[in-house]
Amino acid sequence: MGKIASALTIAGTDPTGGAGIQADLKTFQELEVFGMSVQTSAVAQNTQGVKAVHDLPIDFIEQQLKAVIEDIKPNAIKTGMISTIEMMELIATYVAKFDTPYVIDPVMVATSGDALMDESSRKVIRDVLVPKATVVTPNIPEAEILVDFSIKGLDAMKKAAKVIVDELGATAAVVKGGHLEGKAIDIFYDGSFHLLEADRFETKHTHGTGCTFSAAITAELAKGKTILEAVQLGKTFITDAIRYPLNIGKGNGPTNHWGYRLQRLPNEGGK
Ligand SMILES: Nc1ncnc2c1ncn2[C@@H]1O[C@H](COP(=O)(O)OP(=O)(O)OP(=O)(O)O)[C@@H](O)[C@H]1O
Ligand SMILES: Cc1ncc(COP(=O)(O)O)c(N)n1
Repeated sequence: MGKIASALTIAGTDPTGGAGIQADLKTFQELEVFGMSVQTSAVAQNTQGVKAVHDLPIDFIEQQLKAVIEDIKPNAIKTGMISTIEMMELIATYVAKFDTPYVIDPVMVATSGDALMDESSRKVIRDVLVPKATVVTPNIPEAEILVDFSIKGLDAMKKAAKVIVDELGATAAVVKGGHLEGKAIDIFYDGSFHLLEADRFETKHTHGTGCTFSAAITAELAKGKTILEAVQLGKTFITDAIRYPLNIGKGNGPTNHWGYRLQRLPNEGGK
């Protein structure tokens, strides 16, 4: 086996395995990238909601970042849940040191509606981290907070993606339309627009879709794909993960990280 690409996620946890660091590592593994993780917060949550959040001490988060950077240089990194301003500022300094493609999933609220970021931190992510991003992947409510206007359809999604790149300084943006009706359409913008379009599946099992999508983009960037290729491959990965629900848990269950493989088997989606 040749040299394997590696990716690092900096995020919170989900003990039931569907979101956060656990979803990211499963996605990295499935896409054949060596996965590493730095934990920001320990979250007691399941498919039904968030029960408690314990932010790790800032010094300890820095010790984890140092442990990685002194030893293994990731080929791409992503951030998910970063709950405080202090954490954002620390992570911004390490993003500069890692000097590698960087994906931001600006996690603010879980699928269950529970807050995963202090309200005061929401604008700080825009000012401190977004300018450093290769790709930012907000859902509609997150994009509304980043750009400060309401988003009701595709035109407003396009306008938001353009603001995130042209005014806030990210290299590219994907504004996700998972919360709209009709086809599952996301808007990609990096100076030019591309539509990422997939069938919408009628399912409540969407816990961790944002984490899994951004982790798949990160894995593809780690393997050297262009930003647009990485986002298109990431969209295929998340679509197949939603296509084959696992029906695990009593609430909004996790997506299926084997979906991508299943879709390519002769007796499933494959021809
Ligand atoms: N029911 C669905 N069928 C197909 N694709 C979907 C569905 N729901 C979401 N998606 C896709 O999944 C990806 C994640 O989008 P979404 O808007 O759900 O992110 P998110 O809000 O960050 O995640 P979550 O809803 O878990 O908080 C997007 O590519 C979106 O288009
Ligand atoms: C630790 C952590 N990070 C992120 C999410 C958001 O998950 P989703 O992708 O469902 O919005 C979550 N529920 N928990």
